[in-house]
Amino acid sequence: MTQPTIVRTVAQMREHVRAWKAAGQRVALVPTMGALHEGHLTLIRLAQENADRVIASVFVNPKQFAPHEDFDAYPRGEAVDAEKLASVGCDLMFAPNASEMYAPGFSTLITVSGVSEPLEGAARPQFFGGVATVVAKLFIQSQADVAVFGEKDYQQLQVVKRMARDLDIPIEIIGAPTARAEDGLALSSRNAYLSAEERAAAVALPDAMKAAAQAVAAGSRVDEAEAIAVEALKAAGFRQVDYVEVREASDLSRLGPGPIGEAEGRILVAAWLGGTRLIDNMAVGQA
Ligand SMILES: Nc1ncnc2c1ncn2[C@@H]1O[C@H](COP(=O)(O)OP(=O)(O)OP(=O)(O)O)[C@@H](O)[C@H]1O
Ligand SMILES: CC(C)(CO)[C@@H](O)C(=O)[O-]
Ligand code: BAL
Repeated sequence: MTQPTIVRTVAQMREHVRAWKAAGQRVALVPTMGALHEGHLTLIRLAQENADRVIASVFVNPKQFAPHEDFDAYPRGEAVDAEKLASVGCDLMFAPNASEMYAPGFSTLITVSGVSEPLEGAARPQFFGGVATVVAKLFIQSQADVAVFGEKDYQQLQVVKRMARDLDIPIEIIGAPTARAEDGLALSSRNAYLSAEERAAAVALPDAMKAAAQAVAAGSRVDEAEAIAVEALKAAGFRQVDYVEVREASDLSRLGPGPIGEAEGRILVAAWLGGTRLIDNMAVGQA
C-alpha cells in the first residue's frame, strides 16, 4: 500500500501539480477536515474516476467555526487519515497548518449571497463565509481541474458551485451521493460525538426525511410534510430542530406551502441530538 505524500506548504503542493500537469495529467482535489470515514473515501474514488491524480486536503478551518462551536473538540487524527488515504491510492495529502493558510494580517472574506443565506447560513452565520474563503484558496492553491464535494453538505455544494462560477475559477465541481450506514444514517465525522443510545436514535433523521419525501410524492402539502418530519424527530428524542425545509433543489429558493407540483425539491434538515448537531438532505418530488 503506497502512502500518500504528505505536504504542508502551498509551494510543495504546486511542485507536484506542476509535474503532473507537465505530463498531461488531470488533477482532482477533495477538500476535507479530516477524521476521514467511508464517505470521504467515496469522494476520493469518484475523484480518481475523473482525474489522473488526486489531492485530499485535510484542514480544520478555524474561519468556518463560530467561537461557541466545536473547533477545539473536532476529531483529528492525521496518521489514521493518511492510512485511509493510502488504502484508496490517493496521491497527495495537503495538510497545512493555520499559519500557512492564513498569514498574519489575512483580511479577505468571500461572501456568496442568496444561496448561502437560508438554512445553514441562518443557523451558522459565520459558516459559509469561512467555507467559501478557504475553498477558493484551496482551488487557487492547488490549480486542480476538478473538485469533488459530498451531497451530505448539500447547501455547501451549491455555494461552492456558485462561488467558482462567479469568480471564474476554472474548475469543474462534482457532487457525490451521500454515503450512509446500513440503517440509513449519513456518515459524518461528527457522528463520533454520539453516545450508543444517541446513535440508535439518530436513525430517526433519515427516516423522518423519507416519511416527508413520501408524503410530498403522494401529493401532500409541503408544509404538512415538513411538520411530519419535525414531529418524528421530536418523538425520537431530538432536543432541537434548527430547520426542516423542502426547497427548490438547485438554488434553494422557497417552494410554496402547497403540493410540490413539477418542482424538483430537496428536503434539508438540521437537528440536535444531545450536544451533537446532525444535518442531512434528500431529493423530493412528485411521484
Ligand atoms: N456521508 C458522506 N457522503 C458523501 N460525502 C460526504 C459524507 N460525509 C462528508 N462528506 C463530504 O466530505 C467532504 C469533507 O467533509 P467533512 O470533512 O466536513 O466531513 P463530515 O463527515 O461532513 O464532517 P462533519 O461531521 O464536520 O459534517 C465534504 O464535501 C462533505 O460533504
Ligand atoms: C469544504 C470544507 C473542507 C471547507 O473547510 C469543509 O466545509 C467540509 O469538510 O465540508
Ligand atoms: N461538513 C461541513 C463542515 C462543518 O460543518 O464545519
